[in-house]
Amino acid sequence: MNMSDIRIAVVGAGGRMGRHLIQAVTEAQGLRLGAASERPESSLLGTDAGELAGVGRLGVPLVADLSEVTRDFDVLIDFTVPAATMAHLELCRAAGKRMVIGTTGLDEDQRARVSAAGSEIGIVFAPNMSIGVNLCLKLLDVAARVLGDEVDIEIVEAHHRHKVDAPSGTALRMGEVIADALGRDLKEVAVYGREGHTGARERKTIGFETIRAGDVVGEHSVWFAAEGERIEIAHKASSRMTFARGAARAAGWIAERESGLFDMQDVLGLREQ
Ligand SMILES: NC(=O)C1=CN([C@@H]2O[C@H](COP(=O)(O)OP(=O)(O)OC[C@H]3O[C@@H](n4cnc5c(N)ncnc54)[C@H](OP(=O)(O)O)[C@@H]3O)[C@@H](O)[C@H]2O)C=CC1
Ligand SMILES: O=C(O)C1=N[C@H](C(=O)O)C[C@H](O)C1
Repeated sequence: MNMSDIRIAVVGAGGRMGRHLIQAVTEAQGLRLGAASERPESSLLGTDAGELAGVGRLGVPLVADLSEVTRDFDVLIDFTVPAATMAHLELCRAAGKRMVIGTTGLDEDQRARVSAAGSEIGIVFAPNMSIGVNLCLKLLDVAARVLGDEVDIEIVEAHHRHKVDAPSGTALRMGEVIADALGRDLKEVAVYGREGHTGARERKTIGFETIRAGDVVGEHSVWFAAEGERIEIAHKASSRMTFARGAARAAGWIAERESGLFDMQDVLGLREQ
């Protein structure tokens, strides 16, 4: 272990992403796990985070109260639930710690609070930390600008049966990118899961379809459909390590910035490409 490594706290350490994040932090050069937390009611409190994640003992036990271990980390990685993310945001603001937030399903007010906190601390906030999905966001921007109003646009996403928010944060971000490229307001043009006598499709709408089934890690497909041809831009994640490695990269990146709100386009240098 190198004592100059950036120290990371993983919250929701016992969750599907939490365990992968511990592994990714342990494998990343220049990072080490400094703290890990779970809910106060969790049966995992006191368990060694490394043993929980299957990477061997790290000497970092899961705690319920993160405020007791703020001296042990520089950057906090949060893939939990919106209410917990808001509590962690307040803690990081008060303690001057940077954050990487992957939690999805935040409402407008919660997103505004994350934005505001960016004036005080460095935050990377992105609904999907995979390189592939972030490349897809660039491709979607290009496709929307080229195909414009000549196509029908539909976003189809599939996730595991345990996912609690819909559409996925990634699908919504894809919709925002496309709407921005076409000068549309997503709030006005989004159509979520059709049913009944819907009438014919209106060209400028952007449709969202959600599948929840089995153990699907995360799949997104965007259709640009015209008369006679259809373009699909699709991404399929087959391992949560793709998100976890992206989050570890974001943690190393944000550690070098005092404040500001960023996303994975910034981390990957895709913003101006
Ligand atoms: N940005 C990205 O790249 C990705 C984002 N996500 C998002 O990450 C989030 C988590 O997903 P996933 O790991 O599958 O979900 P899980 O339910 O498996 O994990 C969430 C974890 O957070 C814990 N938790 C809840 N409240 C608190 C709290 N107050 N303090 C500490 N821990 C808490 C839960 O504990 P308990 O189980 O006891 O309730 C659980 O261990 C979702 O919003 C998902 O959409 C997921 C993958 C990629
Ligand atoms: O809950 C998940 O699992 C995932 N959530 C993210 C989202 O809502 O977009 C990202 C990924 O697809 C997995």
